[in-house]
Amino acid sequence: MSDSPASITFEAETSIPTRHGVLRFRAYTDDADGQLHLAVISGEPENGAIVRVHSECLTGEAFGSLKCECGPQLDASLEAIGRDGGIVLYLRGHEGRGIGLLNKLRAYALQEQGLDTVDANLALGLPADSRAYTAAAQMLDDLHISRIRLLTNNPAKAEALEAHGITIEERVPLEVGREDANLAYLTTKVQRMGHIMSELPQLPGDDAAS
Ligand SMILES: Nc1nc2c(ncn2[C@@H]2O[C@H](COP(=O)(O)OP(=O)(O)OP(=O)(O)O)[C@@H](O)[C@H]2O)c(=O)[nH]1
Ligand SMILES: [Zn+2]
Repeated sequence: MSDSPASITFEAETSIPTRHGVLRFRAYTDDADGQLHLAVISGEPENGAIVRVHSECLTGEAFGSLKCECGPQLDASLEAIGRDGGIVLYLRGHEGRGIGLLNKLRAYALQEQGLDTVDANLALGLPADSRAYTAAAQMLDDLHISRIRLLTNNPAKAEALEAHGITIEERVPLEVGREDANLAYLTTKVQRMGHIMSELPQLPGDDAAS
């Protein structure tokens, strides 16, 4: 993670008809690392708009993985902006909370041996979360948006955007995609990563205070 004043370069814009209405796709290169990010826009969003800052997750979004809730979160976000107007910032290079697809698959292999989502990253000698939000803030700036209602369960994401000058008017929960297969994963995010979620059922053998 770097606080350097990296910049983004606008590359292309096109409109695509989708299940969620016609969405405007604006592509930006992150000059810091060459990643291509997308701003997906519905309507004519202004300050106070609903915004989802979404980290790429190939397994969850393209393959229907039930280990995480990224796919349903992306769908619900697109549905929300399709209905009310708003923006989904789709951040590449955020895969695996910044460790990349290959290392995420390695982390999953360690999780098969009993490690949780945090310890699996650490066992690989990698940070639990190395995502930066500089490009996201700059994309919002390019869209003339400085105040947002942020769709997230992760207060650290809101704080990171605030640190880059974005005012979070409201954190809007995005609790979808709960499955038996990801209950332990969601519980770890609440207990170890500070995520806020309502009433997760107790796991068998989990004596932690609820
Ligand atoms: N390293 C690692 N990354 C994961 C794992 N499960 C999901 N991810 C990645 O985590 C990213 C999403 O981060 P999350 O911690 O699920 O959620 P968040 O973006 O911080 O918070 P929300 O805004 O509430 O979704 C995606 O890039 C996924 O690829 C895992 O077990 N290990
Ligand atoms: Zn995921």
